[in-house]
Amino acid sequence: MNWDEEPPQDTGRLVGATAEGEELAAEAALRPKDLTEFVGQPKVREQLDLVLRAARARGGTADHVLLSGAPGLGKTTLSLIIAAEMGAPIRITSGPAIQHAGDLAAILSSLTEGEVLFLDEIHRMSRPAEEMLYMAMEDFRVDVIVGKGPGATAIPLELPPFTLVGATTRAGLLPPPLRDRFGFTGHMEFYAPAELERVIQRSARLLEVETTDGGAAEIAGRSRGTPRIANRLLRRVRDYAQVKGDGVVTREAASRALAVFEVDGRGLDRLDRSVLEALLKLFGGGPVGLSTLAVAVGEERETVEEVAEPFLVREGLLARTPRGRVATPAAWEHLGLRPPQGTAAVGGPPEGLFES
Ligand SMILES: Nc1ncnc2c1ncn2[C@@H]1O[C@H](COP(=O)(O)OP(=O)(O)OP(=O)(O)O)[C@@H](O)[C@H]1O
Repeated sequence: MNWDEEPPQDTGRLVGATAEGEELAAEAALRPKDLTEFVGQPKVREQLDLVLRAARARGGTADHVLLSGAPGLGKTTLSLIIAAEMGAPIRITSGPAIQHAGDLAAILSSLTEGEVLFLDEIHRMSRPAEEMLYMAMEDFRVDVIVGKGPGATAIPLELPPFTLVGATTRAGLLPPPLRDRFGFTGHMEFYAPAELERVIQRSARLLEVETTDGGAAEIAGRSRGTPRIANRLLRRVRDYAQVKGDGVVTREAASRALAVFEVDGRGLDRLDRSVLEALLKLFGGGPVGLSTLAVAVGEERETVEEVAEPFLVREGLLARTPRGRVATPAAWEHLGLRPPQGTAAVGGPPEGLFES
């Protein structure tokens, strides 16, 4: 992706994976403070623990760390934990905020020894800044260009050793020379429901909201594998339980609350369901072209493709084929509909779907 391309935002959706504004403050209160509090991601946690312990034992700074994974899985949280575990200060910025090499030079030259620099959306940095970063990561040095044209001169600037923590939605988006300069890459996976239940129970304790196991399980099942969404749904269910019930987050309260907010049992919201419904009811399950589908649901093509579809594909409800979008048998089942005979559903309908 090019740095000047704004990806379609999913903020404002209850099940959107990105966050902004006031929500960030609410999130800060729920962040785990060290690796033992960080739920799930056992591989990344174990690997990072080793990297940080070794760096502490050497008395040096930790290697540069790249964290890849979908929004809301805990990359920012991990970067704060890295700084805390190293007893170092942290500076937080993002790729889109660094459009000129000079922006990066200003940040790098003000770092203190051992400081952690968290660079979110590192794949959206400008090319000149990216090239400056190569040298800074490898040699702790940058060349600041003074002047323009033939008279321009490069003034070398020594930097104190620092740890760069880069975050990206996909490591594959990074040019190999940048990727190769990280000493450790942690791939963050979507969370299993049992892990999300632990995230929810932990957050409920911090928010001082009584939550039953059933309540946590109900929210976890609708949280799309993402702690950020789990925490957000918990806050809405808490509201509902306080206004309509006795304040306890039970399975029933969660299920009623999320019905009010139009998040179904699998975590699909109105947009997701309208895409699926159009695909099934208007186009017999497809194949249908993306543009036609977008017109049918009254959304931009990009919104359908980049906001709704990834989750539907991940859930095995929709397939992208060369001939167009196709509903899977699971989609028919999820919406409680029967596919017409001879449907083009990918993989064919599951056994028994035509019965009754
Ligand atoms: N493993 C975890 N255990 C407990 N809470 C978590 C965990 N991971 C994330 N969270 C919570 O989820 C919320 C979002 O996490 P965070 O901001 O770290 O995600 P992110 O991957 O950096 O997202 P983005 O890419 O959008 O910045 C925070 O409130 C955080 O406390």
